[in-house]
Amino acid sequence: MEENVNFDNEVLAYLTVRKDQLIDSHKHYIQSHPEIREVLNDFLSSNDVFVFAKEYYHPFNPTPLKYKPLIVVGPSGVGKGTLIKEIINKYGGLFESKISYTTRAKKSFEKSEGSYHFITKEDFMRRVERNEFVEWCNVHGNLYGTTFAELDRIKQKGKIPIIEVDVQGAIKINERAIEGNFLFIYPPAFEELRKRLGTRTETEEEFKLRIQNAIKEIEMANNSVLFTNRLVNDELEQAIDQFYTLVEALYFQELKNLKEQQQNQ
Ligand SMILES: Nc1ncnc2c1ncn2[C@@H]1O[C@H](COP(=O)(O)OP(=O)(O)OP(=O)(O)O)[C@@H](O)[C@H]1O
Repeated sequence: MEENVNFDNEVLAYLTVRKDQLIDSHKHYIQSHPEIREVLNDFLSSNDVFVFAKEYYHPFNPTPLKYKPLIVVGPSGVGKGTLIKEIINKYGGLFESKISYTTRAKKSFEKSEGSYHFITKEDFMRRVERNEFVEWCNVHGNLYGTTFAELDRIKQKGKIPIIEVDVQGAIKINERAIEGNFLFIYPPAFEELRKRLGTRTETEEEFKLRIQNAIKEIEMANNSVLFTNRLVNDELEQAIDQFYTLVEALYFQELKNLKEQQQNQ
């Protein structure tokens, strides 16, 4: 026992000396390479060093980008669903929207289960306990979640999942170390968002809550380095074109493979 303690102390002493030596040698190295000091300053002044590092080193990652989910984020009513529909229409062979679980009530205009599986709060919480969700959150008092099984189902079909979530959801997905292409969609102005929301909300209270949330979401997105892709949905045709360009750049290789596959069929 005594011997172990001495051994540990010896190792500790060695490590302390070694640490000082390394700090000293790094200091000399950094002094003669000011560009490294600039990078370090950027890292240390970011809000979240881990997120920053992940984005910063991303282009140097030699692993293929294949099947990274496309994560589309933006305030309610900004036009996420409209733009995603265009992408699925154009590149339907490659993308598929994930279906979420929710405890919210089915709306009067929702005839059947489309983008959601409607479940009870008890069922939802059982799934939380079983760790089934990649992300889940409470939006406007209702629970929404994306399961690992759903992303797997889409991948099994050889497709790329499109995940429509709010900023909190995107941050959780990133914390779960799921590599994705994160896109934030802005409204051109709050007045326009009001107009678009007007047709979506059923009560005045719901409308106000969504506007407050939109302000929070935009602030959070502006302060996050997660959204390396951003677009403003002003004129719809223009926004669709920008979305196509973005998708073609992000999934260049996958789209090329798909075209080749289709030609060989
Ligand atoms: N560029 C645009 N110009 C005008 N209207 C638009 C534009 N984009 C979408 N809209 C309209 O705005 C409304 C909301 O769009 P959409 O349902 O796609 O938003 P969303 O972000 O998916 O909303 P939610 O998160 O609440 O589901 C719809 O009526 C849609 O037709």
